Amino acid sequence: MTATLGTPPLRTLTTALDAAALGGHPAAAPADLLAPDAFCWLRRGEGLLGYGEIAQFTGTGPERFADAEQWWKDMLAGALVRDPLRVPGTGALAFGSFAFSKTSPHASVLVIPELVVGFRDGTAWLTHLTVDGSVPTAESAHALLRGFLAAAPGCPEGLGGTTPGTPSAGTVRSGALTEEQWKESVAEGVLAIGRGGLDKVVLARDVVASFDKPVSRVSILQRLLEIYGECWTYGVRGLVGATPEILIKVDGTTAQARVLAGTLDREDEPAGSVGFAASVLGGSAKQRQEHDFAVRSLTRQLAPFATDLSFPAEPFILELPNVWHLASDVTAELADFEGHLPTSLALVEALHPTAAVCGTPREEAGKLILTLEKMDRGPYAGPVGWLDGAGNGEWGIALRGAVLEDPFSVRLYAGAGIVEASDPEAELAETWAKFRPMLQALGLHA
Ligand SMILES: C=C(O[C@H]1C=CC=C(C(=O)O)[C@@H]1O)C(=O)O
Repeated sequence: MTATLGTPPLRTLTTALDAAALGGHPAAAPADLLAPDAFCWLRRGEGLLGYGEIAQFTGTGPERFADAEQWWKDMLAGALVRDPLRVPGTGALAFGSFAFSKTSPHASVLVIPELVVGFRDGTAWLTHLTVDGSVPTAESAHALLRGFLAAAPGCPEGLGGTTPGTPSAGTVRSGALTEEQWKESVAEGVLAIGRGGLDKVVLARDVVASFDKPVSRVSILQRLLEIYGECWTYGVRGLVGATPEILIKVDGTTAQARVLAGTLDREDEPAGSVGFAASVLGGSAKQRQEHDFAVRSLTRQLAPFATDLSFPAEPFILELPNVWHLASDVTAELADFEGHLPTSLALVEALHPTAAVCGTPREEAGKLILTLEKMDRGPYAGPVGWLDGAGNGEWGIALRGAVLEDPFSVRLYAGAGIVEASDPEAELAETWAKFRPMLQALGLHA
C-alpha cells in the first residue's frame, strides 16, 4: 500500500503514557504489556512494542531493501506527525524483518502498527497511527492500548500454551539436514576454503520443535526477556528471538554496531569465568580469524557513510547465559550527503550480510551457503528491527530465534562460522549452544 493522491495521509500522535489511564493494568515493565501478536523490540526495560497493523510493505529479491525504503518515503510524504517528544522511536514508525537471501521466496516486511508503546531513559510514550483519515488523540491512543491489553490479560493468549518455567511436552527433530548431513556440509565447506577462493563461510541448520499443545508467543518473548536480558528480544509476526548482535543502530548522527563471531559454550565450562573465556577465545587463532573477518566486513561497508569510524583493537568477551562470544562495538559519525544522513534502512542495505552470518568474500560465501545448507534461511540471520520517520532505527541480526510456523510447531535456526581450521563435530555442538535460548524459551531445555 502506498500513499497516493486521494488516499488519506499517515497521521501520528505521540503522547506521554499515562499509567493511570490504563484502567488498573499493571504496566510496571514492558514485558507486562506484551500481547499475542505484538511487535517487540526490547532490551533491559527499554525499546518498543507495537500493536495492530495499518499498512505494510512486502517484497523479495535483491531490491527488497531499496523498495522498502521507497515505500517508507512514500508513506512519510505528506504525513501529519504530532510528536512533542521527538526522540528516536517517536512519531512515524515501522517494524521490519528482511529475508537473509536475495534469492529467498520469503517475504521481507515493513509494518506500520496502529499503536506503539515506547520506553527510553525512564520515560514511556504512546503513538497512535492512522491511515484511514481518522485523527489520533491522546485519548484514542490510551483507549487503544486498553483494548489491546484487555485482549491479552497477562496470560498466554488463551491458547493454553506453555507458561514461563513450565516444562511442556515437545519433541525436536532435524530440519533440512540430519546432524550427519550437516557435518558433511561443514566438511565440504572446510575443503572449499582449503581449495582457495574463500576464507570463511557461515553454515546454518534448522530443527523443528513440535508440541501437542499450542505454544504461547507471549510466554516465549517473556522468557527470552527474563533470561537473555543482555540481548535484544524481537518479535515480528511469527519471527521471535533474542539476538546478541546489532547490525546497525542509528540515533541522530551516530551509528553503532555490535559485531560478534567466535563462540565458546558455557555448558562445557560451568565454572569458567570471563577471564577463562578471554584466554580460550582470544588465544585461539581460529576464533580470532573468524572474528576479524566479521569486523572487517562491517567496517569496510560502513566506512563510506562515516566521517569517523572507531572500534577497539581487541574484542571484548560478551557473556551470555548460554555462550561467550568475541565481540566488537563499532561506532561511526554519519556523513551528511547533500543535507541528508543515511537512514538506518539504507545502512542495513549496505551492511547486510556481514561475515558474521555469511562469510568472506561475501559473494562466494553466499553461493556456497545456497549449495551446502539445503534450506531457505527465510528471515533467519536477516535484519530485524524498526525505523522511524527521522531515519533512526535499530536493526539486529535475527539470530537465536525461530519462526512460529503454526500453533504446534516452531522452526529454530542456528549457524556457525567455518574457517579452514573448523571441526564439523565442534561446529555441530556450537549450533546446539546457539539453539539453547529458544529451546529454553520453549521449555525444552533444563
Ligand atoms: C550464525 C550465528 O552466530 C553468529 C554470531 C555470533 C557468533 C558466531 C560464531 O561464532 O560462529 C556466528 O558468526 C547464529 O547464532 O546462528
